[in-house]
Amino acid sequence: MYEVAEWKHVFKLDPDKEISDENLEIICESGTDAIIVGGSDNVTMDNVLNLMSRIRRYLVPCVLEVSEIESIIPGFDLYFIPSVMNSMNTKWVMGLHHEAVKEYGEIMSWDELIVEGYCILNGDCKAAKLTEANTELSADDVMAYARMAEKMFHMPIFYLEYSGTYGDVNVVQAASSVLSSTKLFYGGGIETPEQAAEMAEFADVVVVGNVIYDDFQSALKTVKAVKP
Ligand SMILES: CC(C)=CCC/C(C)=C/CC/C(C)=C/CC/C(C)=C/CC/C(C)=C/CC/C(C)=C/CC/C(C)=C/COP(=O)(O)OP(=O)(O)O
Ligand SMILES: O=P(O)(O)OC[C@@H](O)CO
Ligand SMILES: [Mg+2]
Repeated sequence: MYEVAEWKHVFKLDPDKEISDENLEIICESGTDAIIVGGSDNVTMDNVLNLMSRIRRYLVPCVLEVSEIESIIPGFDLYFIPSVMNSMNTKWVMGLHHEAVKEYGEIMSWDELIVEGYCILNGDCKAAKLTEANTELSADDVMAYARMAEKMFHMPIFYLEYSGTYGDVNVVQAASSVLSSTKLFYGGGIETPEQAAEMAEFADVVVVGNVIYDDFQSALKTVKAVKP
């Protein structure tokens, strides 16, 4: 099922981290709606290809979240393209995208690309530092970005990114309250089924990442918490 609008739960696997074949099979067969391959460090063609070909043994949809133009390889079901709305450096909003489309626009499969309006809220995470994101935002600020993503830019996804830390459910609720067609993704610091369920009350899709590597059993339980 490549219908992102129907997803509720996804796992995000980091090509720079190790996962055993056994655990990868359990993740892929867990009932999650998709696997996103992505990270902010050492994402290379080699480690992306390796992880994609291992995930490809299973039926679960497999998405590359592009963070480096050099690591884009064919073979994924979809390509998520982040645009960091609260970056103070246009490179991360539209700059790299412009370069990529200028170079590859003729040969791109546009149907496979989905733009994510990113709003990064954990100032300590690598993505925030890299993209020079202004993370000092009120709920009103976040609601405005959410409205812009949907009403001005018609982005299919608005992604509240707290990567590495559990976020503020009131902010997620605020963003959710102004979105109708754009899907709200929440990611960051989910370590327990209870946290997954709490965020899923307002987010359309919860993204579970680091806990896969830190507490595998707990990561698995987040699927049922969101998709009983
Ligand atoms: C079929 C085929 C091969 C087609 C190719 C066609 C083609 C070339 C398409 C290109 C399309 C395009 C417009 C690409 C854009 C290029 C690009 C580089 C855009 C920039 C993306 C961006 C803003 C990246 C910033 C970093 C970011 C927001 C990453 C998101 C992921 C993230 C936060 C992961 C968490 O990382 P992690 O390492 O886990 O962090 P923690 O330490 O906190 O855990
Ligand atoms: O790794 P965690 O903190 O679960 O965050 C998930 C995802 O939003 C990271 O891009
Ligand atoms: Mg991570």
